Amino acid sequence: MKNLTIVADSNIASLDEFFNPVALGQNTEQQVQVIRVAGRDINAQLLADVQPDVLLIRSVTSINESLLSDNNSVKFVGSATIGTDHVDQKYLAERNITFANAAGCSKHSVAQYVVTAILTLRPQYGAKSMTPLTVGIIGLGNIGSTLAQYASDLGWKILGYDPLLTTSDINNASLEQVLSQSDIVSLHLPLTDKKDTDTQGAVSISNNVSDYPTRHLINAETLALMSPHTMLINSARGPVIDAAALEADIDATERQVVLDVFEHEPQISESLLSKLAIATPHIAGYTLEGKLRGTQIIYDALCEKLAVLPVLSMQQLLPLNTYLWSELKENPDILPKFYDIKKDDAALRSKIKSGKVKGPDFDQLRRDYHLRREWQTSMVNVTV
Ligand SMILES: NC(=O)c1ccc[n+]([C@@H]2O[C@H](COP(=O)([O-])OP(=O)(O)OC[C@H]3O[C@@H](n4cnc5c(N)ncnc54)[C@H](O)[C@@H]3O)[C@@H](O)[C@H]2O)c1
Ligand SMILES: O=C(O)[C@H](O)[C@H](O)COP(=O)(O)O
Repeated sequence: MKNLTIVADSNIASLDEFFNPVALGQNTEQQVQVIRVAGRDINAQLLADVQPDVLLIRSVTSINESLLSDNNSVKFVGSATIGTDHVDQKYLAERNITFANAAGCSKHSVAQYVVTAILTLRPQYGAKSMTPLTVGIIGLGNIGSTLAQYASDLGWKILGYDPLLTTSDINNASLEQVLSQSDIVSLHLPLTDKKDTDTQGAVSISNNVSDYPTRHLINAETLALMSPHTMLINSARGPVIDAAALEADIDATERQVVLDVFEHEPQISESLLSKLAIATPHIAGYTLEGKLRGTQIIYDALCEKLAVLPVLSMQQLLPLNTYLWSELKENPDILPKFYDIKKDDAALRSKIKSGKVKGPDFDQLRRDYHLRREWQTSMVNVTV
């Protein structure tokens, strides 16, 4: 086999450890060259110049025809993220390019971010004597169901809505019920659009379309179903919420809203930011464990593509972690001290210049983020 050239987003954790000749099972004559580039700078010209075999990305690189139409070298694309809305998977399949993402990699990190945000803004919910609050979860996949597990451990009631899964003890309500009957509503959805129907009535399948589209699922109409008391948390994708409608809603209701993702990310207006109870720069999944698990999953997928056995496990790279959920859940009031989410909020607000947080400042906060640790549960493992 020839040498392997990899273009990789420099924000992928532990690139050196996972993507070298030994870890990729290459023999001594074969070289592995890893070219690190900021995710937003991976473009068609770079791919034409470098002719890589492999592209490793995170969520800020759009993978589509305009990036790849003049390129014949790429055979594998790995995204070390859960979300795939930035990847035209249909186009990759047509080009016979293998694609892998890191499903579930940061499900604990994001669920822990949500629990921390709730207990930071409403510490009273940590008290055992409280009447149980109701957490509404929209989207009950890896993250939503993990959040449900934490909520249940804390004695909270769950109302969940996921039309693509069968009903269950957590998938137990309609969208309207979740929105109108919950104390907290947390969104855990992919970003999808509605299917277009062409003039012949046939459905044209483009990328990321769904019978239950999520773009602007939260809009003026759905916000109106929520009591002003209900806190809204979005750590999924920004465009799931119509930002203009959200601003109008907060003006009218003074709702507590927590955003980790923004409709016009990486730019955020000061006007929106000033209305939010907590705002963070898309770091809900940024724990050491979450990021390493993302790398591990695409490393395993690349090994499969190369028909070699993976030899590296992220456990070999993780420092000891003694934070145990079994202990923390008995003292939920210490969770906001475990992760100081207000510090992340303050760092984002400190970047406001001329009425906005600019894209490069948003990206810099993420690039330089000091990765948190997950608290450990018996559910934790690499294969999620
Ligand atoms: N902020 C962050 O750092 C961060 C980190 C990881 C993931 N994410 C985002 O979170 C999203 C969810 O992650 P996940 O691991 O739970 O994904 P997942 O695919 O495991 O689950 C998503 C669930 O949403 C459901 N769903 C789809 N459309 C729906 C609709 N209209 N209404 C209700 N439910 C619907 C699906 O049936 C699925 O069960 C990802 O797609 C990604 O965009 C954000
Ligand atoms: O979908 C995901 O996994 C997350 O949104 C991910 O943490 C974001 O990836 P990044 O923007 O760091 O590339």
